[in-house]
Amino acid sequence: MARVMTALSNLATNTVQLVGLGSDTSVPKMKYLSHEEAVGVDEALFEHFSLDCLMELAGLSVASSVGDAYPFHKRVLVVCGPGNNGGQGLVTARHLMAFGYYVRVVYPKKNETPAFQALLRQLDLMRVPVLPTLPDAWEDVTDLVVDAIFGLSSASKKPGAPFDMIIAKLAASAIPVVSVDVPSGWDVDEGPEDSSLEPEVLVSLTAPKKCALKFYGQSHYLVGRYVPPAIQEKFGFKPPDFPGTSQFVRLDVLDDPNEDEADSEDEPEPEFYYF
Ligand SMILES: NC(=O)C1=CN([C@@H]2O[C@H](COP(=O)(O)OP(=O)(O)OC[C@H]3O[C@@H](n4cnc5c(N)ncnc54)[C@H](O)[C@@H]3O)[C@@H](O)[C@H]2O)[C@H](O)CC1
Ligand SMILES: [K+]
Repeated sequence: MARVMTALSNLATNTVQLVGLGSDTSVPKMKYLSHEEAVGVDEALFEHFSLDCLMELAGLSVASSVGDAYPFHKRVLVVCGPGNNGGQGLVTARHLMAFGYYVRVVYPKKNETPAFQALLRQLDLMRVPVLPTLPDAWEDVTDLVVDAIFGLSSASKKPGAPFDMIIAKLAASAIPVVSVDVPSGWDVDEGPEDSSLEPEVLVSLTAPKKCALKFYGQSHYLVGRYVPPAIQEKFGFKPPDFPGTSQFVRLDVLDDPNEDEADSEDEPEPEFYYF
């Protein structure tokens, strides 16, 4: 019921993601990737960029989005899972600390590969505390949670211990949650079950996943302007223009995500472009 109420109250802001003219408001204008397509995009990126590089770009972009969404919620708890979504959380935590937030990380299952060990050493250098479990009194010292537990691999399994309990506690709390790429525990294609996490903010990477059509939180950010056009074209998506040099674009406030393409066709290309 809570989800339905949230859905209704946020319908106005989210309709901008949908075809708003005519009676059918259910068809997305922007491409929402299936689980299979999203995994394909990540694999295509990994052919040309290292994991460290991609997690760094993605983590910085997520931290910038969090900074935009919550300039005044200073005590941030970043909960990280064992995979690349979690690695991106570790990077996000480091950049949020550099931005002046008070950051702590909960990281119950450490990934022992060199790239992830380096991320932990970097957090240590930045004096970000890394905790193995969610402390009992976490709500007393937390304004905001970043959910970097599971991303694309959420599709196939129910969350196992200890993440099942952590997700349940986050879902039961009134502390706002920013989910990275996919709200943890959601099916990437189908979205949430009744008891799932309901994030206030979603930060989608490269392109929103199909489950984001069931996201009715406050703000939806898209990051990934570093994704080369050749990869966007291969998978048939084109992000809206990112403003200025920003690492993110807010999808929920765009009037018409596809209009940018038409606009850019009107602008003459500068001559030096063809060198
Ligand atoms: N597009 C980009 O620019 C980038 C995307 N990135 C992020 O990477 C994740 C996908 O990472 P991946 O490692 O494939 O998956 P996960 O992080 O979701 O999890 C992997 C890890 O967790 C285990 N696991 C998964 N679900 C469960 C569960 N329900 N219970 C227990 N354990 C689970 C699984 O077995 C694996 O071991 C994508 O979403 C982006 O956020 C990269 O940062 C690079 C840049
Ligand atoms: K997540």
